[in-house]
Amino acid sequence: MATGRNHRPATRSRGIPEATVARLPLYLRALTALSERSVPTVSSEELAAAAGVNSAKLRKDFSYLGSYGTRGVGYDVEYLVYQISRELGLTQDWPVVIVGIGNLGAALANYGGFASRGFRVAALIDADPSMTGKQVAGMGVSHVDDLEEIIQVNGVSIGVITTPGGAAQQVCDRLVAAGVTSILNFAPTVLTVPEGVDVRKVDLSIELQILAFHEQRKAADELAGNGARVPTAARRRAARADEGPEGDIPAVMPA
Ligand SMILES: NC(=O)c1ccc[n+]([C@@H]2O[C@H](COP(=O)([O-])OP(=O)(O)OC[C@H]3O[C@@H](n4cnc5c(N)ncnc54)[C@H](O)[C@@H]3O)[C@@H](O)[C@H]2O)c1
Repeated sequence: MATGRNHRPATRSRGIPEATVARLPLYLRALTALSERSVPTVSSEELAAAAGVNSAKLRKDFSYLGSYGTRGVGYDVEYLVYQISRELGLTQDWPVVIVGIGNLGAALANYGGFASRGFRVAALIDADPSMTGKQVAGMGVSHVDDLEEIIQVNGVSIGVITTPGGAAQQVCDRLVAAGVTSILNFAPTVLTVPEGVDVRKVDLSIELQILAFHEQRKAADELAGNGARVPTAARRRAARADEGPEGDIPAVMPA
């Protein structure tokens, strides 16, 4: 048994590093926006800026796909959308189940972005009998007793867990036993899964904690006079208090 997030090797079998795989969805989102505006080609610099990635890194990432662009012209947007979608396995339909249809599960079920990216929500599953048959996002909620059958009938390989933390491991075990091999876990639990099962964990509070760390750093830099250009809200508030009710300081400090 293996524990944790994603215990695949750092490089996938076809030689694409995991870090590159993690950036492919960012490129795809930016390219899809260009495609929707019928933009035919894009330079590595423009695409890197749209994806929020360094352009040298982007060129290196695309070299793993065998895509080098044309000098002076750039990359063909439609072809790259196809190539990245194929690489990510998005040219086929992926049925997904969401287990735990409370606040978060219902919000995810209502999110239109899955279907447009090739993820079809095949079933919404909950343990609460009073939820069974209720319509959420236009779909009836199924009882967890039917989990195994739903997975087999729909050929589901991806499960999303949005149950309370205490139920997550048991739900995960049932999903895996029924044939699910990829799990997106929102519950605050480190899941234990057998070899060959991928787990991705989403934790918004960890993201917020990382932002808090940077906020703290920015505030410390300002206090030390280390040239932070944007004063933190906390410091603006303190400055306003110092200057009285009329006081204000500009949003961007002069260079
Ligand atoms: N990762 C994040 O950033 C993030 C953000 C918000 C919430 N969460 C987590 O997501 C989970 C859901 O949060 P919520 O606010 O939607 O909770 P909620 O209480 O509204 O919903 C949980 C649902 O899970 C169902 N459930 C409980 N045990 C189950 C089982 N064994 N099988 C199937 N269904 C079961 C309940 O009946 C309920 O409908 C919690 O673990 C919470 O901590 C994570």
